[in-house]
Amino acid sequence: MRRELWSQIGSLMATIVFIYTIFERFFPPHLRDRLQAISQKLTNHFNPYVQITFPEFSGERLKRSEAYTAIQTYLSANSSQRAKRLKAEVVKDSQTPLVLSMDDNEEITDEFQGVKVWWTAKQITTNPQRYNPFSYYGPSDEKKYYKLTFHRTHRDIITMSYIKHVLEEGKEIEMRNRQLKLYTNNPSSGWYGYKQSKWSHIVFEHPATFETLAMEQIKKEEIIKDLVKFKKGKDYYAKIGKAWKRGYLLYGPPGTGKSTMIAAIANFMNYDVYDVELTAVKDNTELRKLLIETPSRSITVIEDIDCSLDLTGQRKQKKETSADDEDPKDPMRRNEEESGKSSKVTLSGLLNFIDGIWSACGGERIIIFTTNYVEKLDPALIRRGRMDKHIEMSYCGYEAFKVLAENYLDVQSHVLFGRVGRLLEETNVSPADVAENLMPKAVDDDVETCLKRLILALETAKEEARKKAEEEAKLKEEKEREECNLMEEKNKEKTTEDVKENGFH
Ligand SMILES: Nc1ncnc2c1ncn2[C@@H]1O[C@H](COP(=O)(O)OP(=O)(O)OP(=O)(O)O)[C@@H](O)[C@H]1O
Ligand SMILES: [Mg+2]
Repeated sequence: MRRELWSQIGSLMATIVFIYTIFERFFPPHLRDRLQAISQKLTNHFNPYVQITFPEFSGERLKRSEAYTAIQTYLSANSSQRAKRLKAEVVKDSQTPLVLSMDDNEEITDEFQGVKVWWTAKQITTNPQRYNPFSYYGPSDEKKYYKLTFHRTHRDIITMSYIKHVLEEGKEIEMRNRQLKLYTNNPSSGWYGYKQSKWSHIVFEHPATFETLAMEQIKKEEIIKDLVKFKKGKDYYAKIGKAWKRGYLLYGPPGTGKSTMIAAIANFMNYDVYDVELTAVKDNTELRKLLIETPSRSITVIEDIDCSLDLTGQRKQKKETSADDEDPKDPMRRNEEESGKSSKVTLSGLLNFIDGIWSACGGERIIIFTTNYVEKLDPALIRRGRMDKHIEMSYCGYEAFKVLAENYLDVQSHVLFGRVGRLLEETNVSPADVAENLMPKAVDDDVETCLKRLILALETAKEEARKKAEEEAKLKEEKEREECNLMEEKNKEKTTEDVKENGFH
């Protein structure tokens, strides 16, 4: 009530000032200034309320003020149930097509640490008669702003904590509501010129979540905990003097869910994904330039790092020249030869990408490498600190199968589960293969049909694995026998030569 009274007194003062401006020319200048100062002092002395305005566009800049947007989001989320007059707007890149916010001249209250504040959405039309088609503020030079009112005794708490809280909360809600994007790097030939950029993107709509991810519960929870700790770790990282970033190495055979895990992490963290195609990056400088353009709260991904490039770097090249015995089956070497190796990104370039400028630009970043051959990677690339957490994605176990059965068939238990569990213990099958067999293939495929199909597939895989092991054992045996025969023949030849040389048996 008191605040309303004050607002009426404010209006009265404004009227007096208005009348005064009409008659001011009748006052001598020195009297005019004094009158103005006295009226201002009187208002300040009696009105205990402070007001702060947040304009939609500040200064000459044509960009919408970030603070205004954050306040709008904060107020929409916190007040749309309380405000009586609401405004519906279509917001670009948002998950919800219509966003409700308080209408112009509507007022709502908010409370922070027991302190009450008032927010009003205001709109003023500076030049209603003249329509200006070139105005950036819309027709008739409309200017919008939010007005925050509070009692002057709470000045410190409002200016030091509350406004910060509103802006942070507003940005957080914006992040949560926006659509995620999946970026990929453009070849450097298209980086410059009109409307060109280093990254192209599409809306990221992968439905994978940690709930649908098939892996042991305990492992899943550990990863979730790690991510949550990272997200809340701003102060901790600052305290220990470490850049706010975390590297994850996902390794395991094909089809075990490495790419699916990346999607689940992106959805969980609400981060955009920057998928780096290393073969399209010419050299280390280009790699650095790409990194500089990735924002904080993003995941930078390099998939199949063992196949992408010659990441053995100079170290291995030196080894090659020193006639080090290289494995011809080394996937890194094979892929490099196959791809014609157009990129000159080196191991040291990649290490810099992760540790050098990487650390310096912004915070809250995740980098993920995936590989099928962890043992082939240079230890420097995956040492802790660079790749902080190594996550093994393994063949499908019983727990993972149960997640898939629930995802694909909506069942939590079945008489055939026991048999599936035993077969999974005896054979190595990827979750991708299990998922494929669980998926109904016809409209009338029921749970039993799908489980039986999986059992058949597991038995076939087990039988194939047994035959393969037998064949391998046979080959090994034959090889050993051949070696044995060879040794015997050599020994015989040696004895015959000895007899010839020494002339006795
Ligand atoms: N752990 C898992 N949980 C849920 N679905 C999975 C899992 N692993 C595999 N899948 C299913 O199998 C498909 C292939 O998995 P994904 O692409 O994640 O494997 P990957 O490990 O990245 O394989 P690659 O090494 O060949 O890239 C996915 O689309 C998903 O449907
Ligand atoms: Mg993959």
